[in-house]
Amino acid sequence: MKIACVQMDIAFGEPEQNYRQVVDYLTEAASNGAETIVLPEMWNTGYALTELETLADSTNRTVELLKGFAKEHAVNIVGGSVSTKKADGFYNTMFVVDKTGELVSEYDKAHRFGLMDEHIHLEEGDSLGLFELENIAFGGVICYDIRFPEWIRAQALNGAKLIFVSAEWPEARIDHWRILLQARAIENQCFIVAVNRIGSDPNNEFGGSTMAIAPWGEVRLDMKKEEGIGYVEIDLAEVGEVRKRIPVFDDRREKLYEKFKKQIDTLQ
Ligand SMILES: O=C(O)CCC(=O)C(=O)O
Repeated sequence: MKIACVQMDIAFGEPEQNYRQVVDYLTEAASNGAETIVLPEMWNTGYALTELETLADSTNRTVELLKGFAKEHAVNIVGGSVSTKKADGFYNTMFVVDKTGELVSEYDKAHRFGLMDEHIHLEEGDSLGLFELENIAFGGVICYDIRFPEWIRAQALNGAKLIFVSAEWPEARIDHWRILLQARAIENQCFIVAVNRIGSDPNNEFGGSTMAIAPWGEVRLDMKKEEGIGYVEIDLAEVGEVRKRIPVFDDRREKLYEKFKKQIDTLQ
């Protein structure tokens, strides 16, 4: 699977400019033979959270764009995330479409990031973010979600062999980004393809470092601060090979973990 990672700058509070830019990137990636294209987090508005009433996608615009493009060019699109307005509030939503143009996942970011005021402006999602592309299970999470190993584990336990991450991760903690992603790949013995934005907004400078990490932990793509598209070829058979070499999933002791959890509860 040839994957294209779009490490772009995002114009703060300027959806029109961002939609144009995304179409240009999708076109470039598709013309370079990408089978799956991955976008960063909140690419329609950036973190203009106080302006979501007027700026968030309330019209299905993103889904229609991604579905139309995917079908025309026969590519899968992990649509990063966009700010959306739904019946009960605003969300940070990842849409995934397959190469036939079908919407296969709509995942609302599960863990809201307080340092960037998400808990004030956004609702939290409660679906797992699993989806299938050509009968293979994948996972998708958004930014802060990677700090919750149990959340990524839940996707891996449900069959995801590759987990996509879309982010607006600040430069100030980019060492956390790198280490957490590598740890999530090694502990779950799966691929992680993680796309972060570059550039800055009024509050943060963002760290890029879009990466693809193999199940043994090697970094196969590292875009550092480079703007544009990074490509990586992935063979999912590697997952099985690594899980055979060290059978972590067979060696898990679910019942023991449950018992230990209860002991902790008793102490509290
Ligand atoms: O966890 C972090 O340090 C960054 C998270 C973040 O920027 C986000 O979830 O938008």
